[in-house]
Amino acid sequence: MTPAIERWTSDDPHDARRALGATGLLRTFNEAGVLTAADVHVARRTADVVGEDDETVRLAVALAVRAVRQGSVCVDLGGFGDGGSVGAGGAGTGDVPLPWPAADGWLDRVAASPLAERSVVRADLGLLYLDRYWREEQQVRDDVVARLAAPAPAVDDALLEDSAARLFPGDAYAEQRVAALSTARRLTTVLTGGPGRGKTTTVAGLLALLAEQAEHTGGRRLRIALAAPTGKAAARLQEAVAGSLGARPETGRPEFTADDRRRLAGLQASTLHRLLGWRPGSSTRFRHDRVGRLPHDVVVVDETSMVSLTLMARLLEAVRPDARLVLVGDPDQLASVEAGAVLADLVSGLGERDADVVAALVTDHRSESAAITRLAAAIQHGDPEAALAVLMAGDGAVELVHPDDEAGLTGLQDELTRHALDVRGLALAGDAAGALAAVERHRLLCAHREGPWGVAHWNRQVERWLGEASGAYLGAAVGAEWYPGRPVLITANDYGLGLFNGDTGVVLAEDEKLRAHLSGGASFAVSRLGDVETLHAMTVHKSQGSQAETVTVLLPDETSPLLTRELFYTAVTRARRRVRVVGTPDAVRAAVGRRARRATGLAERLRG
Ligand SMILES: Nc1ncnc2c1ncn2[C@@H]1O[C@H](COP(=O)(O)OP(=O)(O)OP(=O)(O)O)[C@@H](O)[C@H]1O
Repeated sequence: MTPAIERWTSDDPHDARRALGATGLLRTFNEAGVLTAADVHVARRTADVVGEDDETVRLAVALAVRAVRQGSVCVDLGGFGDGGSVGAGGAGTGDVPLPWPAADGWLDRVAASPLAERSVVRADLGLLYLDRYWREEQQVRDDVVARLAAPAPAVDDALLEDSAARLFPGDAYAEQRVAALSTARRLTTVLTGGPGRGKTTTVAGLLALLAEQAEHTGGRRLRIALAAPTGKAAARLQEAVAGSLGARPETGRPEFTADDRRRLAGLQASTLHRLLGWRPGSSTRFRHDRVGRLPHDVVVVDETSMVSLTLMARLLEAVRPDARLVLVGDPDQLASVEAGAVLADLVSGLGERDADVVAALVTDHRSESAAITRLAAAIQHGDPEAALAVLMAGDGAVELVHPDDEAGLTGLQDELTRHALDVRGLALAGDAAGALAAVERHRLLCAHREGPWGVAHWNRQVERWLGEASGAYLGAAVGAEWYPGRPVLITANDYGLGLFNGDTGVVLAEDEKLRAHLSGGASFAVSRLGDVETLHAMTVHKSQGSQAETVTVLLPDETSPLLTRELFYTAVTRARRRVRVVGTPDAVRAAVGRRARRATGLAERLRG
């Protein structure tokens, strides 16, 4: 059966999602909570402009807008039907069966409509696209295919093999050596692996190989771009690469020579937006594009799972056609916040076209987290009973707390309070670095923003416990939004201040004024920060690209449509040493069993 369609619910007659004045099918689907006012508005406006009044075509366009809002690139009209009449809620009409148009002929009618003639929408691969996303998918495909067809970069093979043996020594590094050699010999590689699989180590060794090749074959310095979708991920990448390069020589470990270090000196990572050159007023167009390409010889992008279709399209058009492109990431993680599932599509689509494009690292090199690795593997393989077995095995690194387990929840309260008190104590003592490090020690992750298992509720809850424990009134709920020890999360890029979505910080009192110290080292008067949230709890989506020593994951009820395998896997793999999952065994089963499917056509286009 088709899964129940996700709906919004509201008792508020003035809810902004209600499309006042909508008629016909658009009205019915809006009242049922399937479409929001914005979906309806776009469909009505575009249909009115071209004089399209077939209600099923209008509905199809609204569903295409809705799909993008939910992270898909297109919509499969054939996927509705059965499931539409099921499911909870609705915006007031209850569980009435929905009058879905028959799938047969629906897409054909849209394809024959003036909306398709005028290229407002595109019917392709049996899917319906808004024009922009169809174009971006085509462009990504064309650029990737062109890169695969282009001649391989010239290398001095003997030197390459020699140095690879030094940088990836012996059997312990064999998997990474193979991946690095293959990447060095190609223009385009997708380097995949879960946490601790040695991706960053591979990137560091690979860059040393390429920098040496550039010097020997062209007598010049290699221009390298290291980038990630968030500032946090970029900082982690830079730190990890620098750590690899600077590691003390040890037998059986990668051996970076003084020449390697000289060639890679001053390597900096940046966000993708900064690399591409943001332009004020535009989030989808950049200074570097097909005309003004990036100057780099090699572009490495980490955390590629977080890259949306639009950003990948902009990146591909900006990278020089003869520059190496290395896309690094974990395709089992949640996809980008914005539309697309590009990394997973590249892996599945390109794997069939040319197996060597995808270099997969599968060996786990982090022994301290064996139970976390087993849990992540069980989730990744879709085996709920294996996941439950690991969670219930009593290994100190992994535990399951039932939401009815009073003692377990008291333990959670104690730990969250202690953690918040630690951060506050260090902040009050003026120790910004210590407070920031303490913030990173524990992460409380929620699937939802609202509701009893949501971020807003748990932020308030921790602030209340912290207030009680420290004898102060703290938190927005009591009119004290800013306080020393408030951990913060930046939620939007601010190029002027050099702040990026995903940056974290902590508030200190200095000269009787409150300043937020960010993990990158900068600090600002709190009044200068606009898009900021409290970070006692955060959503799993926002936690991508970061890690903490201990992670507590709050699983929602098993009926929550947000509860998916990708969400659970992403949450669990944020932990370096310990994971506590709060949820019922049924919630664990639901999470492992449900895939976060996004409709896209990219994998199929790449296969073709
Ligand atoms: N072949 C190896 N043998 C032993 N240890 C290794 C090997 N490769 C990497 N390591 C070590 O394992 C740890 C994880 O490696 P690395 O940071 O490269 O992985 P990663 O895939 O980038 O992980 P993450 O994405 O979680 O940061 C590091 O401490 C690294 O030094």
